[in-house]
Amino acid sequence: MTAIELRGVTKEFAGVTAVRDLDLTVEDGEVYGFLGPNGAGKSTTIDMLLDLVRPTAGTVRVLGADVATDGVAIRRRTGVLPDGFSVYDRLSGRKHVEFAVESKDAADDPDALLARVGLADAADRDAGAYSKGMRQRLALAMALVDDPDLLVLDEPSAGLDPAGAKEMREIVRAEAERGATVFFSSHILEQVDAVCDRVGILRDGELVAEDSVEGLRETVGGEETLEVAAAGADDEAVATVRALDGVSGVTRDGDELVVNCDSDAKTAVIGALEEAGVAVADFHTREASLEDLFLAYTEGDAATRDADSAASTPADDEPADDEPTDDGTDDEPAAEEVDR
Ligand SMILES: Nc1ncnc2c1ncn2[C@@H]1O[C@H](COP(=O)(O)OP(=O)(O)OP(=O)(O)O)[C@@H](O)[C@H]1O
Repeated sequence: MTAIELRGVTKEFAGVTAVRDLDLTVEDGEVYGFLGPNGAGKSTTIDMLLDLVRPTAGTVRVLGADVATDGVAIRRRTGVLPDGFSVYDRLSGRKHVEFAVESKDAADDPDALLARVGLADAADRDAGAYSKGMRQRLALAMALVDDPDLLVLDEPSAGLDPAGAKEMREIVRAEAERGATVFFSSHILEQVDAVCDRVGILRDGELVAEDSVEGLRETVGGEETLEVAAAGADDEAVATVRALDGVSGVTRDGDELVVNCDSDAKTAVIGALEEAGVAVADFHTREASLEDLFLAYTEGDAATRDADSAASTPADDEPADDEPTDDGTDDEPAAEEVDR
């Protein structure tokens, strides 16, 4: 079954097209990382998955059903970690989880969930006194209630310390092993690289790339960075390397030469240095990181779009509900649009 299916989805706010004719498919059991620069449309897309925002055009299907008509049933099978989760200040962490368990009519033990996210010792404290990272952990505990078939996590690692980020990765992996589909947005690319089966990169409301991280690497091209320990390389040797086919740049960093080249030009680079009498003590290649790939797909004219004016566009919709975010299991269909 397909866990998420968006077809021709567009969302326009007053003066801003947040999402543009988006087609996106996430298969059952996949861990899908949703990336994009600020204002690319990630949260709007997530809000449409959750029926918090209705698309201007197109269809959104989640867990095989249409969110516009089957929202209640979908929300019962979905765990959500919302962007900007806010808590009931005077309720304990345990009460929050109890509330999520009750609203899903589930049988989970709140203490077990709190222990799973590392909040066992803070279970009785008022959530209003929790740190940002603790609030994220609490939101995750609430999202995990009733073993959801789909987890939608908006910036789950925001505010987490390195240990928390590692625990988050482990939970995502464990949930995927259980068979859940995980769809999450993140700016923390190491997190995405570490857990995702596939990555989609959104720019200006459009999907500009979608593949495994490995696949994106191949598509971006075989350019690699070759770092060569070559203490004796003089200007002439550098010029010889620079002139080789497949070499796009050479810089000297102390005793090291940093060569940008096609992957099949590496042998020629080392050979040319040796022929020039340079003793190559060591060399290694560095693969394009997800950050390099992200920049490759998001930099450029279209990416420098008027982020400031987009961010300051007045909301055309109702003001945001001030209530703490629950797990989305309200029986009322949610079509209220959120204001950011
Ligand atoms: N309720 C709203 N009213 C008007 N414009 C909105 C509203 N919600 C989002 N937008 C605009 O839609 C565009 C996409 O915003 P969105 O929050 O979906 O981006 P994002 O990719 O989640 O960004 P970030 O990484 O900064 O959270 C932005 O230009 C934003 O200003």
